[in-house]
Amino acid sequence: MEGHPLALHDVMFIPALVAQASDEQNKKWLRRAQRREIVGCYAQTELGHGSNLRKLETTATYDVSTQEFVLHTPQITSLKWWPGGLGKSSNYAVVVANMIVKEKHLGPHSFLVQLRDEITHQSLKGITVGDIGPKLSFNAIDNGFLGFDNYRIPRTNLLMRHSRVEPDGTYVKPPHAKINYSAMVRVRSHMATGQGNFLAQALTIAVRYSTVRRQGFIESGEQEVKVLDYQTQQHRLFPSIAKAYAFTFAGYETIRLYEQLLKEVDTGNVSLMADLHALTSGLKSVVTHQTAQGIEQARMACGGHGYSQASYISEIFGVAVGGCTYEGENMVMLLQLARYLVKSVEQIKAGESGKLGPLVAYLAVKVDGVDLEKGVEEYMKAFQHVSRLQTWKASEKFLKLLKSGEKREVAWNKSSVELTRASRLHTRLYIAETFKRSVQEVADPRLKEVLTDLLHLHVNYELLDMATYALEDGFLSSSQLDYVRDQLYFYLAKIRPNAVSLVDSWEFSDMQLRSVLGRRDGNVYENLVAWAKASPLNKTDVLPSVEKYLKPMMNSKL
Ligand SMILES: CCCCCCCCCC/C=C\CCC/C=C/C(=O)SCCNC(=O)CCNC(=O)[C@H](O)C(C)(C)COP(=O)(O)OP(=O)(O)OC[C@H]1O[C@@H](n2cnc3c(N)ncnc32)[C@H](O)[C@@H]1OP(=O)(O)O
Ligand SMILES: Cc1cc2nc3c(=O)[nH]c(=O)nc-3n(C[C@H](O)[C@H](O)[C@H](O)COP(=O)(O)OP(=O)(O)OC[C@H]3O[C@@H](n4cnc5c(N)ncnc54)[C@H](O)[C@@H]3O)c2cc1C
Repeated sequence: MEGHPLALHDVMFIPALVAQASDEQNKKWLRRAQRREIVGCYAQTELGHGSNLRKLETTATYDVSTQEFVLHTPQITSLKWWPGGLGKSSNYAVVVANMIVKEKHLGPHSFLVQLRDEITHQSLKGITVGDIGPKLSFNAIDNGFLGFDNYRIPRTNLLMRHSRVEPDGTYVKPPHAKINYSAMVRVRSHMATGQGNFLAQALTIAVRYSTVRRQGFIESGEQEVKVLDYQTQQHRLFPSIAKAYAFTFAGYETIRLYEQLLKEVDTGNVSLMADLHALTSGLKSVVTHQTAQGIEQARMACGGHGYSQASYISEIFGVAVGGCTYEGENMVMLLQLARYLVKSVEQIKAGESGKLGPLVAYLAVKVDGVDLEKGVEEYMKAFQHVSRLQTWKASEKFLKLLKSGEKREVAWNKSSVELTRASRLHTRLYIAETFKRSVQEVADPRLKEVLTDLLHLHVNYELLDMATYALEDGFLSSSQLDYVRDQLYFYLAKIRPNAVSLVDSWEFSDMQLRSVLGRRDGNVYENLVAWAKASPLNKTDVLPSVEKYLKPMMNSKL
C-alpha cells in the first residue's frame, strides 16, 4: 500500500517504451526492462512546472556534429522533481524534455536516459539525482529529483515510434501533436479501477467493523445494535460501495479503449485520442475526488478506532488522495474535458450535431421531463439533462465573454468554475451509464439482482446530490425529489443484508488490508489490545524520558 520503489518501472517506464519507442529500439531496451536488468522511471515534472508541460525547462538540444542530444537543466526550477522511483532505485529514466533541433523548439519529447552505472549504481557524470524527502504517504517510493549538466546521449535515445530526428537533423513529425503524452493517458485510463480498489479496501474495513461494533439502541430494551444497522451509517457507506463497483466498471471500459487506441495509432489512426483524453481527464478527476471522500467517510464511520493507525484507513487515504494530484491536477484535467465539451457545443451551434461523438451526442437533444418511477433509463435522461444544462450554461458564459471582446484565455478563466462543474456532471453521467450497461450484461440472475440494487442506490444518491441543477430550471419537481429520497432509503435497507457479502466479494486478504478493524474473523477487540501492547512505547514500563525530563521537572523546587 505504501507503494513500491519499482511501481513506476511497471506502471510508466515500460508502458512508455511500449508506446513510444520504435520496434528497433525496443529490441535493445524492452526485454532488458521487462527482465528488470535495468530499472526505470518516468521523469517529466519539474520543480517549477508540472501542469503546464509546454513550459518544461529541461532541454534536449541536438548536436548534429556528434549526432547526440545534450540534456540540460539550466536553473533550479528546471530540476526534475517528483518522479517515483527516480531518487535511489532507477538507473534509467524516460525523460521528457523540450527538444531543440537547428534552434527550433519542437516541444516536449521523450528520451531514454541512463542515470546510474549498471554495475556500481553510482550516478553518472553530469547527472545530479536524489530523493525529495518524506511525503504525506507513498513513503516506500523514492520520488526523486534530477539535474543534467550538458549531459550527452545518442540521437537514437529519442523515443522514435511516432516522431524522428534523422542524423542530419531533419525532424519527422508525429501523426498527432500530443502522442508523446501516451504514458499519462495510459495511467489515467487505469486509475478508475485502481482508485475503485482503494475505496473498496477502506469499505471492507469499515463495513466489517460496523458489524462487530455495537453501540446504542434503535429500539429500547433490546441488545445494543450493530452500528451498521443505523440508517446514517448505511448512508455513509453503501453509496460508496456502489461507487467502488461503478468506478471499476468504468475503468474496465477506459482500459479497453486505451488498448484499442494503441492498436489504432500503430496503423496511423489517431481519431480516438481526443475522445479518450477528454474522457480519462474527467474520469480520473471525479473518481479520485469521490474516492478520497468515500475513504474519509469510511474512516469516520469507524469512530475513534478509525483514527488509530490500527484501522489502516489513514494510509489508504494518503495513497489514494495522491491521485487527485498526480497524472494531472484534478482542476487542470477537468478543464481539459471542458475544452472538449465547449467544442461540442460550438459544433451544435454550427449545425454540425451529426459529427458529435457518442459520449456527447446527448448535448444536442433536449428532454422536457422524466418519469422516474419508470426506472433507471429515466434517471439517465435526468443526468443527461443536468449535464447538458450546465455544459450549455458554462459554454454560453465563455462564448459571451469572448464575444464581448475578452481574450480567449481571460474569458476561459472567468468561466472556469462553471466549466469544471459541467465536466463533473458529464463524467458522473458517464459513470452511471457504464454502471447501468455493465449490470445489464451480468448473466447470473442472483448476482444481477444485488448489483441492480446497488445501481438503483447509486442513481438515487447521485440525482439527489445534483438536485440543485435539476430544480434550477424546474426539470424536477420537489415531489419527484421526495420520491428519489424514499427510493434511496428503501435501497439502503434492501442492501443491508448483503453488505458484508458485497465487500467480502472483493476478496482482500487480511495481509492486504493490514487492518485490525477489518479482520475477516471479526476479533477486533483482542487484537486491538495486542496491537497497542506491541507499540514501541510499551517495550519498557518506564521510559528513559522519565529520568531525563519528567523527574527533574517534578522534583524542581521552582
Ligand atoms: C497497471 C497500470 C496502472 C495502474 C494505475 C493505478 C495507480 C497505482 C499506483 C501507482 C503509483 C503511483 C503512480 C503515480 C504516477 C504519477 C505519474 C505522474 O504524475 S507523471 C506526470 C503527469 N503530469 C501530468 O499529467 C501533467 C498534466 N498536464 C498535461 O497533461 C498538459 O500540460 C495539458 C494537457 C494540461 C496541456 O498540454 P499542452 O500545453 O501540451 O496542450 P495545449 O494547451 O498546447 O493543447 C491542448 C490541446 O491538446 C490536447 N491534448 C492535451 N493532452 C492530450 C492527450 N494526452 N491526448 C490527446 N490530446 C491532448 C487538448 O485536448 C487540447 O486540444 P484542443 O483541440 O486544442 O482543445
Ligand atoms: C504521489 C505523486 C507521484 C508523482 N509521480 C510522478 C512521476 O512519477 N513522474 C512525474 O513526472 N511526476 C510525478 N508527479 C508529479 C505530478 O504529476 C504533478 O505534481 C501534477 O501533475 C501537478 O502538477 P503541479 O505540481 O505543477 O501542480 P500545479 O500546477 O502547480 O498546481 C497548483 C494549483 O494550481 C492550479 N492550476 C495549475 N494550472 C492551472 C490552470 N491552467 N488552470 C487552473 N488552475 C491551475 C491547480 O489546479 C492547483 O490548484 C507525482 C506527484 C505526486 C503527488
